[in-house]
Amino acid sequence: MHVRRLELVDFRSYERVVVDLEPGASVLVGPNGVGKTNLVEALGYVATLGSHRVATDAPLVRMGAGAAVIRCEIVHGGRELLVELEIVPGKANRARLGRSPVRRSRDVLGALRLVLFAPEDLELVRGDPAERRRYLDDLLVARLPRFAGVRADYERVVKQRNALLRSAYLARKTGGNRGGDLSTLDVWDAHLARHGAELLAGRLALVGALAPHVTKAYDAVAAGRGAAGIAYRSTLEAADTTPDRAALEAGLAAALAAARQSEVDRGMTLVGPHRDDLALTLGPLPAKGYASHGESWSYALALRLAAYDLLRADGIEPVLVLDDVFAELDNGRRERLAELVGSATQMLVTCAVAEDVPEGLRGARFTVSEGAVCRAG
Ligand SMILES: Nc1ncnc2c1ncn2[C@@H]1O[C@H](COP(=O)(O)OP(=O)(O)OP(=O)(O)O)[C@@H](O)[C@H]1O
Repeated sequence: MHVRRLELVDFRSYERVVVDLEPGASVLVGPNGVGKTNLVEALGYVATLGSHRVATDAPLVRMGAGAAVIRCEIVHGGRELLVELEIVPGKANRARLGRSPVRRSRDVLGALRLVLFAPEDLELVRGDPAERRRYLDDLLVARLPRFAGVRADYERVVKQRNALLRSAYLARKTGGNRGGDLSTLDVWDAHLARHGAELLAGRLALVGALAPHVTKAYDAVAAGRGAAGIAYRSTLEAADTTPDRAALEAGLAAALAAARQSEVDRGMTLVGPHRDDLALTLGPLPAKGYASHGESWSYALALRLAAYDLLRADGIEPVLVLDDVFAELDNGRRERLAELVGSATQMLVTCAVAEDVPEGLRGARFTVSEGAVCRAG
């Protein structure tokens, strides 16, 4: 798979830009702040419908414009596919696939398989569980696009169930003994158990497949210094032992019943995959709170490389993006990374200083200056 053309209109700092790309390595070079990351962020958005830098869409639209458009031509298995996304902050995105509108923007997920590694990925190791859940879910959707619907259904149920618990909590707080209306909570419990079990089963199977790739990738990046291991940590005890969906659904239903009083007392949903985590260990220690800066970097990189390897092992060669990462790596790690990814079908590398990129990865070169991108060699 490779991206042949990326066109942006009113996206971030670009009024309009078109970049024609080829398979192999492309290096996007330019001074700080000219818009290199903005380009690859747009590709990441096509692949995940989210930004690796911001949680909301508003910053993605050029200041003063009402909407941003991303057009991306993808070549896969000899066939071309055009994905078009219109981002209007506060509203649902509009999407087209091969020039036809699609009902929901999430229908474009799976069209572009992309693995993006960026400085923000340090948060995968050091940040909150939400960062790691997003990593898992994005990878799950990249492998099996139907999980975009599973994730959206689950998130909707948690949101509505939380709203119900919250309004009952507030009613109780303001109205003395009146507890608010929780009569529909049983129905929401059943929805949460069903969608939650599906998401949980998907994540558990994913972590099982991913774990050996993470260990291998860390070993390669850190040149054998330390053994990395990942494990899924669920609020549901049964999830540690069984990835069976029916058993997980029954387990979630039972856990919700057991947690009912605490949930009512606190006004929020306390059980389910939205509270889970991916535990990262380095040798006998947790990576979070123990790993050094360099080790954390290597770990974050290993997580992305493992995702890349797993997608590749599935028979889908993803596009690889390395955003501003070489400046952070020492020479040994740079060279090892170059060796590991040198055979990628398509790789985009952004950097402020071209010399930071190992020679083996210096393919086509693009110069990025404010608002424009030029092929330089
Ligand atoms: N919504 C927006 N509207 C207008 N300009 C924006 C918007 N969002 C970001 N920018 C501008 O884009 C620039 C940042 O672009 P980007 O992050 O791609 O830089 P970069 O070339 O990757 O820099 P670095 O090398 O420092 O990482 C900033 O100057 C910022 O002001």
